[in-house]
Amino acid sequence: MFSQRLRALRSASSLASRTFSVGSMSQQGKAPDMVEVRNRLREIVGASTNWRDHQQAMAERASLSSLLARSQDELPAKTMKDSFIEVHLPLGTQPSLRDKYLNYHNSVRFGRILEDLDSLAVLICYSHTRNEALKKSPLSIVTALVDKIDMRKNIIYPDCDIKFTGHVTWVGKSSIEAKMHMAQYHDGAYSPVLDATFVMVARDPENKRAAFVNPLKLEGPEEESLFQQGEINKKRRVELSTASLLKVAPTAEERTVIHSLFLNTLDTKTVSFRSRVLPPNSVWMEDAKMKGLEICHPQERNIFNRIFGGFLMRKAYELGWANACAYGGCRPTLVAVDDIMFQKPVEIGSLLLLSSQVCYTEGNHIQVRVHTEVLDPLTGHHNTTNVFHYTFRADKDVPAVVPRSYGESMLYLDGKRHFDETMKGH
Ligand SMILES: CCCCCC(=O)SCCNC(=O)CCNC(=O)[C@H](O)C(C)(C)COP(=O)(O)OP(=O)(O)OC[C@H]1O[C@@H](n2cnc3c(N)ncnc32)[C@H](O)[C@@H]1OP(=O)(O)O
Repeated sequence: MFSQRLRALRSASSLASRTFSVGSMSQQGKAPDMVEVRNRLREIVGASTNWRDHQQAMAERASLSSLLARSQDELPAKTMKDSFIEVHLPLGTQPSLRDKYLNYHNSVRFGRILEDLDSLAVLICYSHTRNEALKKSPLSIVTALVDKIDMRKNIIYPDCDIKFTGHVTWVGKSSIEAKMHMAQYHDGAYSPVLDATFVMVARDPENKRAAFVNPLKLEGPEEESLFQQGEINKKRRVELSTASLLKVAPTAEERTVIHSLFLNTLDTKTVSFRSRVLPPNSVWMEDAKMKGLEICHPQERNIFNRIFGGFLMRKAYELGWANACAYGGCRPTLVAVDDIMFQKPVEIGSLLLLSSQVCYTEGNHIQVRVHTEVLDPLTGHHNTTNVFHYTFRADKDVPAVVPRSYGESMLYLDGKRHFDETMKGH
């Protein structure tokens, strides 16, 4: 249904001009590639190309504050077509690109795709909020949430062209939902690889306060239904956050799950709550972790001189994948990414600690949570910046992960909630 819509949108007459305006450096009619997307983003915000100029570029951006709308009503409504873009990643026709995307197993590095999706989502939002009269946008658009990435295919060929399409599907006051699709050319046709939903937030030029975005004008029942889905997604996010195990107790059913896991680990030879025995074919949760550290160099900055969200996603994904790989003893495939929260920006120069944990298993599925935090070496304070959730599938059944402490039990239930939500759509 949605691919039908994309086909219709692609053939819409306004699309040719959109493709041209997004990739202003492309020749007329040719969709831009990822390099052009990033150059275009730099132009839109007036980002410096050298780190040594970044303070001057930031000061220049601060002066754009006066261009911000004081209410959403001041801004003209935009259609979904206004933000529709198509971007190519010519891995087939431009072999020089391949090394950056290739992994050892002769497939495509998914972390690189996450980076491209993030840049694309930002460009989609700038296309939606574009004001023809302004040379630079006063808005700083940041990634707030990767709501969902559903894999529709396991294999991504390293030597076949890739095409991304996407557009805005819902807007709030300062937040925008963008849906993107990735397809790959193989056996004479493009076939879908993944569908992604991101939520981006518009901020003032200095990235300090929320800023209004253009309303969305819906054209036809299909767009209305996409918008309705956006409303449902927003409601679901609020409900999930309200029921978070960090705030409220588990449900009665979840408490039963945890208690039976507990009973299953009691030593039947002793009458004690303390002596715990690992059941056969199981692994204690504390033995299913992996850790990493990133020193956040200026090279990984985004156009707003913070660490690029795509880079954070790539690093967290690769650690999560390695964790699942070591746990399952095989090369796992990704089933879905969901609910990646960008709680706080990561400053350049930060020490970023990454912790990955297998938090739930079922059959051949491994649910992994990666938590990232910034460590201030002077004060010793830790601040959570992101939480990532990944579902992997192994080629055989994996040992059951077993929580020992109450905290681990909550992680287990949180992982189960994410897993159940993911599997609803599969
Ligand atoms: C190539 C260029 C790449 C650039 C992209 C990046 O790299 S960005 C780098 C990675 N990302 C980041 O660093 C962002 C880090 N996070 C943050 O700075 C902040 O958490 C945030 C700005 C996203 C949100 O801050 P606050 O919650 O204080 O903002 P505020 O309360 O004003 O809410 C603003 C709007 O965001 C929405 N919002 C906030 N968090 C949300 C979430 N997790 N999921 C959905 N929507 C969310 C709110 O509903 C509201 O929408 P409405 O106003 O519609 O009601």
